[in-house]
Amino acid sequence: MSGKLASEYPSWKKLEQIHASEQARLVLRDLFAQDPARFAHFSKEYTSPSGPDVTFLLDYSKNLITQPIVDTLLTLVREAQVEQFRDKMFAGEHINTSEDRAVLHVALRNFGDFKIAEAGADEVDGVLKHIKVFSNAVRSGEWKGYTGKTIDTIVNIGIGGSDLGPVMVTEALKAYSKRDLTAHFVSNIDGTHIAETLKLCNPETTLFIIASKTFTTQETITNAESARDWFLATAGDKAHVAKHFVALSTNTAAVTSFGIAKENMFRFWDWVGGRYSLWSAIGLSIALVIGYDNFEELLKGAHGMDEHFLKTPLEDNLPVIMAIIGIWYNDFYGAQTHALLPYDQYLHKFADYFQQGDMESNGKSVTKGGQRVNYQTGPIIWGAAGTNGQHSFYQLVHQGTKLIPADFLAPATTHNPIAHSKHHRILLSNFFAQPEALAFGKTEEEVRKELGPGQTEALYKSKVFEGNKPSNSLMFPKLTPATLGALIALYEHKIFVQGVVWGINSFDQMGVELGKALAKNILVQLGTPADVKGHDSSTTGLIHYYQKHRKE
Ligand SMILES: O=P(O)(O)OC[C@H]1O[C@@H](O)[C@@H](O)[C@@H](O)[C@@H]1O
Repeated sequence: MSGKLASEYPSWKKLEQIHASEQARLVLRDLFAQDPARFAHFSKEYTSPSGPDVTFLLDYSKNLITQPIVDTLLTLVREAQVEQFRDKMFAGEHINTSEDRAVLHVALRNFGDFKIAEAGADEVDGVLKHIKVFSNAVRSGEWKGYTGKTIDTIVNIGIGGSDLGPVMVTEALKAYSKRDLTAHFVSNIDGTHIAETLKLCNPETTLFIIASKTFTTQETITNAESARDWFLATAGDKAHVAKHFVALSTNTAAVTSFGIAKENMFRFWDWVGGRYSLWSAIGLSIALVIGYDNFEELLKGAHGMDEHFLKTPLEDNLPVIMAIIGIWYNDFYGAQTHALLPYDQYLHKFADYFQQGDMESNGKSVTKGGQRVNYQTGPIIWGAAGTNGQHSFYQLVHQGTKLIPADFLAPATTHNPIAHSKHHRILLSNFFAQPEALAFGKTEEEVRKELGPGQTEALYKSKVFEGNKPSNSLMFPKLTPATLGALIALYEHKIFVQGVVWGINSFDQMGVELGKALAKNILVQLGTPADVKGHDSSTTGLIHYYQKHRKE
């Protein structure tokens, strides 16, 4: 984030040379054969330095790396001044330069530990208390709807960072959820989303949580207005809105003008980026679903990782290690994507969440200094929960032409040990088998031996697995709130490190603006063909087709 081009650092050039000269020798079969202690050399166990117990194992031995490569990548991290920028972030310096803002999601889970000098950082505790009191009141039934009934349904209306974090975490921690409180999440402007959700709700027992940092996002405000209309169609009196609508926002004026009482607004601050906001008031739906104490465990688990990131030497620093491995493939092997593959059904939204977390953060092509980069920045993030992916896209990962580095994640113990954990043992056998198959493949010799003579050459060849496909494996004892908090923070800091090395601003999102502006312009032209002006022939043709075929 110094704004310098990463390719100007001496170690970048060195890494290019290493890649060119060593690539042919970076073969996992050989690397493991040469070093029987490779697992010990390239794996680390994390233990939370404070707060609730969190441990996990990061095995990064199945990567196309050697110690000199790791050392050179760490030199790159030093040359890019990652440690200095990390310290600036924790101190509240305005490292989001384009918006002149601090980047302080770490302050949301700090519990008075690090000293942070930024307006609002001292208000975090007050908001947490507000979340605690409110979520306890709703969960206990003390908070009543306008006809005196207990709330049994919550609907979080938000999009992007005001949706994905709560969705991912409430799914991931479903085992901790209050089963008689149903949670829905409405994000899409497509009326189908809110309409189908409202069919499942009773206005007397539903609480709407309007989650929007800016409180100006078109999707969220439109959905919130439709929810309010639906509610008032039954409730009648506008005064009842106070019992059924709360807001999570930084924009008090817009919240009150919507009709939500000030005391029903949960605040946060401009130094909380949308995609880093689940730790803030945006996490209210999480606290409602899993209870405030579990929400606090989530925050404390993340704080432990913050401390690890802040204080651990680079060579043992897990976010740094994951970041440099990513850079190695992204920038020197030309890998375009990175797959997140949790072998845990509860984590089925993990990849979706980090699609925004990573791609909105590091999907930039200009440095903080305004120079066009001459290397690849953020990877395409994708993935799905195992074993489902194995029966769809793994074919390409194994035998396709692309290099797809992947992270495999799994808990040693399941929350659902049905059939004496038979399911979990089968799941984990796949979790162990896939990285092994990717790394070591199957040689033609092995195939020939297996099939015997007399087969076609094409058949022998089609059954060869080249192997040498890299992956990380991340295993933890059980998916607890604190463990999840630490895992999310691990990836957040990995993204930070990569952004600093690439010299980009990971904390703005200018790229979402153009589409928004064009849509606004088009919206007022949708009336008649004569209104459609100023577009290329393709866009004009598409709008005309819509105008010809619409029924309403
Ligand atoms: O929380 P609000 O302000 O509604 O924003 C919701 C989302 O909007 C998008 O345009 C992006 O900028 C996201 O980073 C953000 O999370």
